[in-house]
Order: sequence, then C-alpha cells, then structure tokens
Amino acid sequence: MSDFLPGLEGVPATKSAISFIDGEKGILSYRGYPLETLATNSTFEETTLLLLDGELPTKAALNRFSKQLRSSYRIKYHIREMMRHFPHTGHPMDMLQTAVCSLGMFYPGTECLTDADSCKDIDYVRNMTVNIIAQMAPLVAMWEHMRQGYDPINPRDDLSVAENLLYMFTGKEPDSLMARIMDVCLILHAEHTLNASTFAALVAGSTLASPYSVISAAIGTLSGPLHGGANQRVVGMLQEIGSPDNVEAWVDKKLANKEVIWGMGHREYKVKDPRATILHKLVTKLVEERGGSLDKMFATAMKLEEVCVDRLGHKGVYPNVDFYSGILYSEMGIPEDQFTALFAVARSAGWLAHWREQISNNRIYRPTQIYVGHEQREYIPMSERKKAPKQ
Ligand SMILES: CC(=O)SCCNC(=O)CCNC(=O)[C@H](O)C(C)(C)COP(=O)(O)OP(=O)(O)OC[C@H]1O[C@@H](n2cnc3c(N)ncnc32)[C@H](O)[C@@H]1OP(=O)(O)O
Ligand SMILES: O=C([O-])CC(=O)C(=O)O
Repeated sequence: MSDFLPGLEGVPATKSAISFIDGEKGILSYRGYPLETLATNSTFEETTLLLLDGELPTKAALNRFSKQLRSSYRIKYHIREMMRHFPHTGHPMDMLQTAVCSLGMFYPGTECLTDADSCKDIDYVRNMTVNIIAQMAPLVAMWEHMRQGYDPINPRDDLSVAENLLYMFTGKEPDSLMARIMDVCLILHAEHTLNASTFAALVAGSTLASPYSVISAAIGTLSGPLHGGANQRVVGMLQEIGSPDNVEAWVDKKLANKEVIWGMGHREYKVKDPRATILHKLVTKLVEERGGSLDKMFATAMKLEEVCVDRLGHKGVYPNVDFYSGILYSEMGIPEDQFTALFAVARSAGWLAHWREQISNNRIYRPTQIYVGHEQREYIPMSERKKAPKQ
C-alpha cells in the first residue's frame, strides 16, 4: 500500500468501542449513549466509568469509584515543591505535561504491561487510571495560585471533581449552577474517538510506556492551537473583534489573508459540532441568568458563527467544541491560558479508556513513509565542497 493521505484523513488506525461520531449528522455517542443524554443525566464521574468499563455503573460501583478519586486528589509534597520552581510565566499545559510525567516517577510498576494478556484488570492499571484522573484538576488549580506567588488551596474530598476544581481555583464552594455547568463541560470534553491527542496517547502506549508518559504525550499534543489550544484563542479573538458590528469586516479580512478562524472547522464534523450546540445552550442559560459583561462577547460570538457559516458553511466549516467553551470558563473566573488545561482534565478519561482498550490487545505503532530524498551519494570532503547547504 503506497497511497499517502496527508493528516491520515480517513485512515482507520485502530478499532475501538469507546465512542462514535457521525460527522454528517452531527452525532456523538459514548459507548452507545448519545452525548446529549449524558450531558443531561450523567456526571463526570459516571461518564468516566462508562468510558473506562463500557457500562453505566451501579450505584455501589459509582460510589466506590468516586471515593477512590476523592481520596487521590491530594498532590505529593515533592511535586508541589517542584512546581514552585517552575517559571511563573510558563504555560499551564507545559506545567501539566511536566507534572504528570514527573508523577510517574513515584509509581513504578510498568513491568506488568509487558504481560499484555493480564493487563486489563490488574491493580496497576486500575490504580494508575484513578490516580491520573483524580490529580489532573488539582494540578491545574494549584498552579493558578502558585504562579501568582500564593500557596495553593488544598483539595476537599467531600466535593466532586467539578466542584473541587472550581473550589481550588476560586477558594469558594461553587454554586449549584456553576458546578453543574463545569460538570457538563467535563462530560462534553471527556472523549472524542481518534483525535490527535488520543492518537498520540495510543502511539506512546503502544510501546508499553507508562501511563504517565502516555498522558503527558497526549497533553503536549492537545496543547496545539489546531487542537485543544484553540479554546484559549477564541476568547482573545472575540475580544479583538470587540463587537458584533465589526464581525463581517473582520472575517472577510481574515479569509482574504488565508488565516484560520479559531473554534471553527473540524476534520470529522461537516455540520455544527454537537458539543458546540450544547455549550451554546449553556452560555445562553448563563447569560439569561447572569447577564452583565458576558453579553457583548456572546453576541459577538453568535454573529461570528452566523458570518462564518455564511462564508464557510459550503466547505463544511461550522463551530467546534472550542468555540463556546471559553466564554463559559471566562464567566467562571478562569484565566484564558487555563482553558486547554481544563480540556485535558476531562480528556484524561478518554485517553485512559483508549490506553486500557489498547494494551489488552497491543501492537506497536510503526507506520511507513514515502521516501522523497536523495539516492545514495558519495561523501564530499570539506575541502571540495563548493556551495553552503541551504539552511
Ligand atoms: C478540540 C479540537 O481539536 S476541535 C478543532 C480545534 N481547532 C480549531 O478550531 C482551529 C481552526 N480549525 C482548523 O484549523 C481546521 O478546521 C482543523 C485543524 C480543525 C481541521 O483541519 P482539516 O480537517 O485538515 O481541514 P482543512 O484544513 O482541510 O479544511 C478544509 C477547508 O476549510 C477551510 N477551513 C477549515 N477550518 C477553517 C477555519 N477555522 N477558518 C477558515 N477556514 C477554514 C480550509 O481552509 C479548507 O479550505 P480549502 O478547501 O479552500 O483549502
Ligand atoms: O476529534 C478531533 O479531531 C478533535 C476534537 O474535537 C476533540 O479531540 O475533541
């Protein structure tokens, strides 16, 4: 087989039973359950167990899992001390990638991964999965205080992942509306078939690297602006546009310069991303309840959607998940450069579900390339070289 498809578009690289996308109809489901149903009825903890185990948990199983997560919120002293020495100007995604990878140094045990047949249920896999998912949000929230020169706020094991995340960010127990919105955001971002960061996780995992290396590879991949990093840029873009009146001229200039519009377009969806539809409704609800400064940014975003659909809809370019999430996070008082880290908190569930699915039937990823370089050449001694090579 020698056909080259740039970006591996349309190339199946794995078999998976975790999630499903119909990009023409705008459908996303986790383990067969429509995302809209989960966003209405589920919690991040329950959705995580569904992704990991394949079934909705019983009440007892969910309670056990939630308890395990909560008892693992606290971050090790040495990691906290290490984080204090990170440059305060560093990006939260770089912090998270480094901290997660460093955490792995405390949890050796990857030898068991070489015994691929017994991997699926062994304690190491289960414990490390819980440990990573539980620690992502506390790491992100702690860093917010540390980079401002303050002591971090300790996690509270009487709070859910979403509640504890907001509590550790703000120092206040969130009200039920904000806690629910954050919970829904975590559910919406938890999983999305074979996106770039999940693929990176699978490539790392296929070498039987530790789950901490797997997740740090995924975090690095998610950080880019063509992937999860777009959510940070959307709010900056809306601020730059300033008001709905400026949208048309702004879009036309961007498109004339062949620049991308952040939060628009998707490899899989040719209609509006179903997560963007849910987030759009959540922002509407929040604006109705809270109003205030959000109104103008939201109005600009809606006008931007309208103009982009008009100019780019024929190419299948519509809002993706990153388009409306930042508006919500801004309203929660979360700084823009933390938005992608929140995405990573949620996506740790999907990454680890894929990792677990893969290691039970692993084969190392090793694709091929089409070589377009020189034929074999003679080595030229330095004294005989005429031209400097192009840099
Ligand atoms: C969580 C997530 O990762 S969601 C995606 C987040 N990323 C973004 O929001 C960044 C902006 N979007 C993009 O860059 C792209 O749409 C991607 C990276 C998401 C998908 O890329 P691809 O599948 O390779 O799409 P591709 O670049 O082939 O786009 C198809 C056409 O739509 C255009 N297009 C796609 N997205 C955009 C956009 N955001 N702004 C303007 N034009 C766009 C392309 O220019 C191309 O036009 P052409 O056929 O005239 O050349
Ligand atoms: O699926 C993709 O390519 C990107 C995406 O939306 C996600 O990872 O949530």
